Parts: sequence; C-alpha cells; structure tokens
Amino acid sequence: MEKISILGTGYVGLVTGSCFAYLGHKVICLDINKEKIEKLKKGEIPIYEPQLDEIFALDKESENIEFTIDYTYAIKNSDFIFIAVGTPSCPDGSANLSYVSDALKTIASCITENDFKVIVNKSTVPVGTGRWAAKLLADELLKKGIKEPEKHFCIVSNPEFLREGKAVEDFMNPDRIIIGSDDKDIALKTASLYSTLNPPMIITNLPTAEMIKYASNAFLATKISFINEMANLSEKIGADIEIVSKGMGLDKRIGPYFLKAGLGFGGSCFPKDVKALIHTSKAYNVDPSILNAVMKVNEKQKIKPIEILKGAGIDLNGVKIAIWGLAFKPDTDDTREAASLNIINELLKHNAVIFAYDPIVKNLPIQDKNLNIVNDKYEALEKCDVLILVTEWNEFKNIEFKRFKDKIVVDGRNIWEKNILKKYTKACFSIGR
Ligand SMILES: NC(=O)c1ccc[n+]([C@@H]2O[C@H](COP(=O)([O-])OP(=O)(O)OC[C@H]3O[C@@H](n4cnc5c(N)ncnc54)[C@H](O)[C@@H]3O)[C@@H](O)[C@H]2O)c1
Ligand SMILES: O=c1ccn([C@@H]2O[C@H](COP(=O)(O)OP(=O)(O)O[C@H]3O[C@H](CO)[C@@H](O)[C@H](O)[C@H]3O)[C@@H](O)[C@H]2O)c(=O)[nH]1
Repeated sequence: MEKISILGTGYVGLVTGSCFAYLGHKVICLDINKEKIEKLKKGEIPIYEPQLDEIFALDKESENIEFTIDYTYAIKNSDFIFIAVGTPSCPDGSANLSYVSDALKTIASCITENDFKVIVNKSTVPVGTGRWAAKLLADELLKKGIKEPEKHFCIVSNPEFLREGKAVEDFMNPDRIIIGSDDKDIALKTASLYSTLNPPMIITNLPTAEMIKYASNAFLATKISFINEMANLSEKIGADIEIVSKGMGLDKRIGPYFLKAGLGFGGSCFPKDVKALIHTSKAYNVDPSILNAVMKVNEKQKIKPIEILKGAGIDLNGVKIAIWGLAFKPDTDDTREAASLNIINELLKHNAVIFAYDPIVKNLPIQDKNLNIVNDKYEALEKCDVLILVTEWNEFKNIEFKRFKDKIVVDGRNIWEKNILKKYTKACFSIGR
C-alpha cells in the first residue's frame, strides 16, 4: 500500500482521497481552504455526494486518511502527490492554470535533495501541461540549488472521469484508467495504485493522456447538443424526441447514453472543457467548427423555457414563476454553469418574480429582491402561475399532478408524460415533443 497526498480537496480531491484510503492506501488530503480542512477533521463532509459518507466513515475508522493545510507535512509523508486543484475558465476560454502552478511551486519548495516524488496530475489541463509542469518544477528546484532536478521527480497525467452525483461509484468502477508519462516504469507504478479495481488501462505519453480527457468530454457534450438540435426539429415536425433517442440508442454503434434532450449541459466540466479545447485548437490553427456549434446550441438550449413562454404569448413582466431544481443535475449540490442560473437571470431581466426550490441547494450566487428560495416544492408551486422544471431530481418524478391545475408547466427535462401534463395543466410544454 502506498503513501499518497492529494493537493486540492474539492469534489475530485476528496472523492479520490477517500476512495484511495478505502482501497488501503495511506492518504493525506490537503487544501489551502482552512475552513474546509477544519470541517473534514471534525468528520463533516463539505459537499453533497451519494455514498461518500459511508466510505468516509470507514476511512476514519481505519485511520487511512488525514487532513491538513501543511504542505511540508503532506509532501514529506507521501511518495505519490496528486494535484486535484481547480482549472476554471479564463475570460478568453482558456484553462486557468494558476492554481496548478501555485501547487507546483509549493511542491518544489518542499522537495529536498533526498527525495524522489511522483507528481500525478488529476486536474483537467490542456495538452502540453504535463511537460510545462516538468519544466516549471525543474526550474524551481534549480533555483533552490538542487542539481539534476529531473532525478527528484516524475510527472504523470492521470485524468479523472468521475461524474458528480455518481463520483464514488465511478471511481470504484472505472470504465478505464488513463496514465500518461514519459517514464514507463513510473507510469506502471502509478497504475498499480488502482490494481485492486482491475480496470482497463491505457498507458501512454503525457499529451495523449491529456488529450483523451478533453476529447471524451467534448464528445459527450457534442452528443448532448446534437440531440437537443434534433429535439428542436422534432418539436416542429411532430416527432417525439424521447422515442427518437430510444430508437437511435438501440443501435449499438450509437449507444443509449448522453442522448437525453433537455436544457443542455452545465456543471464545472463540459462548458469549461469544450471552451478550453476550442482555445487550444485555435492556438494550433485547427478550426474548431464542431466545438463552436456545440457551445452555441447549448447556450440557446439553457434558456429554452424563456423562448417557449414568450412563444406562447406570455408576458413575463411581474409573472410569478416557480423553478424546480437548481443544481446543474440531480444528486449534487453544485450549481456551477447550471441552466437554473441562466434561466433565473433571464427571468429577472424580464421582471418576473421567482420562487425556487431544490432538495439540496439552498443558496445561489444570484441575489435579487425578486428571487426567493423556498423550502418546499409545493410552496413554490402554489405561489406561482408558471412552473419550470430545470433539474430532474427523483422527488419531482412522482408528484401530485392535481396540484398543476391552472398552472402553465414547462418540463425542461422530459420527466413527465405529456398526456398526463395535458390532462392536469392549463398549458404544458416539453422539450422536443
Ligand atoms: N468536478 C468533477 O466532476 C470533475 C471530474 C473530473 C475532473 N475534474 C477536474 O478536476 C479538477 C478539480 O475539480 P473540482 O470540481 O474538484 O474543483 P473544486 O473547486 O471542487 O476543488 C478544488 C480545490 O482545490 C483547492 N486549491 C486551490 N488551489 C490550491 C493549492 N494551490 N493547493 C491546494 N489546494 C488548492 C481549492 O481550495 C478547492 O478546495 C478540475 O481541473 C476539474 O476540471 C472535475
Ligand atoms: O443525456 C444527457 C446527459 C447529460 N446531460 C447534462 O450534461 C451535464 C453533465 O452531466 P454529467 O456528465 O452526468 O456530469 P458531470 O459531473 O459534469 O460529469 C462530466 O464531466 C466530468 C468532469 O470532467 C467528467 O469526469 C465526467 O466523465 C463527465 O460525464 C449535466 O448538466 C446534465 O444535465 C444532458 O443534458 N443529457
């Protein structure tokens, strides 16, 4: 069993650290956010993620996991150092590598002449970052007077493919593990951290590993924008996109996944990663025409309910609108790039009054006198004339339809049967049907 530190204890870092500890490794999770680490030390999990509490409790019992803000301690007591800090979008769409670069500089400040550390990057970073990181680290070590710096570390790329809401399940049952490194032995050593999971493995070079992550996310995002474009056409010509998706998905070459039409993709990954890949493509003079279209379709799709309501002749000024679901998808408390934010911002511009409900999310990065977050879905519904279903949480699937009487309902994720909606509502709209 190996000694691992995880730098950055967010969604990816905490899940990775907890799961590695569960697999028997000795894990130190580090973050620069003191408050987060204090909570974790007390046994409080700062994010909502199914199954994480069970694994976390077992890790605490086995004493395989500890939490710290002390870089020197974390680096000294680990052989594998995972970087799992954020890589958000810069205003020009490129990935902001400042957190990665800060982490690398602090690692360099802790490495001594007697050390050899494997530095594994799990953050999603543009192609070329691994080799850039090796140079940055070598320069920092040289500045400290460490000769032949490359003898003291090796950089590995190990992109993460977990989904929020299913993060533990995904970590424990990976479709594949990708390891990229310029040193094959170190790559194999890193791969062995996962050996008990027995996953399909690809061992390759640094840029290929980095590219696999972006190409995967961009392809999944493309599937979503594609099906949403088909939904917009289906709606006009009387086809039902749910049945179209099912019919397409039965073709094994297409497959059934990521063909759910709705309000587009949000979250901390697809939007930023597609934008970053567009940026990289342009930097290498490759025309990212598909990726540009994927983003364009998605931006429109996120505010589709506004277009639907306006198209139905509803003047949004002063209208009371209930929003069900604020997280970017069910089973997470994450609202980064959530369609709910785009819809709420648009509605506020039109002077609508909003009563929003989500089972987990109780705060939003938007403050407005016309935005109310309430604790009960029916309370939101009863106060309003219009309901927009934004996130398909399970609790919205079986509801008392009779409460929809006299309401205008927009089902943004196609969770309700259109015939039932027609029976119980004043007017109803779904996506692509
Ligand atoms: N969220 C996902 O589902 C997911 C899945 C796969 C890959 N990724 C990628 O993983 C990376 C992390 O994503 P996330 O969602 O976990 O981010 P996050 O914002 O939840 O967590 C990042 C953490 O890093 C900490 N941090 C920042 N600078 C630091 C430093 N110098 N040293 C130590 N800690 C530092 C922050 O305080 C924060 O707690 C991103 O590159 C993302 O694209 C995310
Ligand atoms: O058929 C579908 C599938 C998804 N979505 C939307 O797409 C977004 C992303 O969903 P999902 O992929 O389940 O969530 P993430 O947690 O963002 O995970 C993605 O992004 C992660 C970060 O890179 C990767 O690790 C995962 O493999 C990748 O699925 C959400 O807004 C969903 O509502 C659809 O609209 N239709």
